[in-house]
Amino acid sequence: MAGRRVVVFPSSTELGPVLVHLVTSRAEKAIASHGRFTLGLSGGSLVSMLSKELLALPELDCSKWVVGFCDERLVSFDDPESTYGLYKSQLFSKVNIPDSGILTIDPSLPVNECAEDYSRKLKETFPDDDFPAFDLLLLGMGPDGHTCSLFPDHPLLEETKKTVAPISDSPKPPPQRVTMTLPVVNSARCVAFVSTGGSKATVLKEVLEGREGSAFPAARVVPTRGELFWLVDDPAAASLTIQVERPSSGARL
Ligand SMILES: O=C(O)[C@H](O)[C@@H](O)[C@H](O)[C@H](O)COP(=O)(O)O
Repeated sequence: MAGRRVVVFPSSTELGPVLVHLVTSRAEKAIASHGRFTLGLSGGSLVSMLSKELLALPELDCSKWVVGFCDERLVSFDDPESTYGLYKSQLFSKVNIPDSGILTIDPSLPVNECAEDYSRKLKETFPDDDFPAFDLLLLGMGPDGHTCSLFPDHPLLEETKKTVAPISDSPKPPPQRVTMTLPVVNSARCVAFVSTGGSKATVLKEVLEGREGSAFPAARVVPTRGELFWLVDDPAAASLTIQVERPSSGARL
């Protein structure tokens, strides 16, 4: 791993622009080196934060972006629970990511087949990689320490072969989902967690500082060769005692 950076902001207002600069700078770098930018998205509060900040950029060209989902809920795209549906209305419909560059699940399939189908789409997109190496994955973390749809104490945490796994007993509704596995997450060139709010303070301390940290799925995200960022706000960071970065306004990562 290139080293973990824990970066703390007063609030989402200051975090958002730095996040979006991380996205665009990694996009530029990726396009310069291999002609496209592969980005994995997560749901939760990230959807509106990322969409708002990207749309505020004066010149955003996403024509060489390939976007996938770190996890997805198995519901139809017009269901308010669909992560794709939220990104479609808040972002995809307003930027020039080609349709062929958006890798979605097929929500009409049963959960096992849906995972296989999504896994096939990833393989077609990353034919040379044992595990798809995304340029950037944006992750959230729940107050229980879950990330993607990898939940504490779940057998999926031990998956070593599949790139995408089905889950039908998600403790957080909806119960049926598909998720990238840890080997995929840890193959990314860059992973950025975005975690805000006081409900994350206790678990964030455990994940970043705790001796038992590895019990939490989010603590098992340690990219083998890539960068790892934790972008958090003051309420989420309230219990941390490790050294953190507090960037001044206009800072870039
Ligand atoms: O599929 C889901 O249920 C959500 O996407 C979930 O995994 C979310 O990413 C985290 O709970 C963090 O959410 P917040 O960033 O909104 O706290």
